[in-house]
Amino acid sequence: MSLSPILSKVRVVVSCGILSVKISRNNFYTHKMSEKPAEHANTNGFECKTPFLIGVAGGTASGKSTVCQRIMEKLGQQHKEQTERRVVCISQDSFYRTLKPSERLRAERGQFNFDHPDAFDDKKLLSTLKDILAGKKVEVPEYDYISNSISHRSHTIYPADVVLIEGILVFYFPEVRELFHMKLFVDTDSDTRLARRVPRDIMERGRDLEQVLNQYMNFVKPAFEEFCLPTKKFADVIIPRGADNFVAIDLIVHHIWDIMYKKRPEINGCNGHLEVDDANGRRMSGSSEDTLSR
Ligand SMILES: Nc1ncnc2c1ncn2[C@@H]1O[C@H](COP(=O)(O)OP(=O)(O)O)[C@@H](O)[C@H]1O
Ligand SMILES: O=c1ccn([C@@H]2O[C@H](COP(=O)(O)O)[C@@H](O)[C@H]2O)c(=O)[nH]1
Repeated sequence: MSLSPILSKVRVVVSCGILSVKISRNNFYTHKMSEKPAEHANTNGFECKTPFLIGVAGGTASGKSTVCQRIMEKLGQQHKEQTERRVVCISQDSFYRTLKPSERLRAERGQFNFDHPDAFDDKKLLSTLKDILAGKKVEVPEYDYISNSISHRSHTIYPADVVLIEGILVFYFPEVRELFHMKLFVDTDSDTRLARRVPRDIMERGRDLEQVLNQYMNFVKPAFEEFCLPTKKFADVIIPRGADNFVAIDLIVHHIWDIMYKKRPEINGCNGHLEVDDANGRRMSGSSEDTLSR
């Protein structure tokens, strides 16, 4: 199946930088792309041989990680070894700062605000993203939600074509925000998010119901409204309903595909033939002459 019809559609929507255009009955909107120097206007500042950096923001349990997972799957990356991956995903949670002893005690009692920008080491996040953009290999630690701290385990992030970074406040810090070539905001209603967060925090993050609800009411909800929600305006694309929005994810994947492999087959010296799945799970592959075989 040829990608041409859908790619041409995506190109019209995205490269014209159309402001808030509703393109389907599935409420998928595009917003004006970031203001960048004219020579990079079509690709949000993306330059050949730098990874295409995508920020994915949204409230807690909105489905940010799941959306990133879907994008990776659709780009055929899920079965690849880490060193072979051309699309990688990092969580902003890996950049929570080390707590002082008194803060650690408060965290243990559920009285520390992990949803406030001050909870993050934004300088470390910025320098890591700059290293990634410079094509360097970086180490990103895993975050341990049980001990409320960075764990001893870490992942090596090898130079890749596309790097997704997801987190509640990835658009909050201006210097970090400016690095993204594409900004996505996962917009899932707060009832759904709370309904997902409660079982997740109990089953995966070692909390009890009272703790989860107290933390949500005292910190998570107010901080979402004060710090996270206002960053929605910076998004290029807003994804209502998160990973359930197959059309939005499909269009985003095709746009990434278009930028990374069709317009720029020389990227990273890659001569890859890329296959992607459409919304119905049908496998499609690039057939144009500028998509080369790996
Ligand atoms: N579309 C969906 N339908 C049902 N459950 C979902 C959906 N998206 C995410 N979830 C579940 O909700 C929880 C939070 O999702 P996740 O992607 O981790 O959100 P975030 O990264 O925004 O915190 C997880 O348990 C996940 O399995
Ligand atoms: O030690 C911690 C660190 C973070 N949290 C909560 O996690 C979410 C962010 O993760 P999502 O996957 O985006 O939900 C944030 O709302 C913090 O409240 C925590 O509880 N403990």
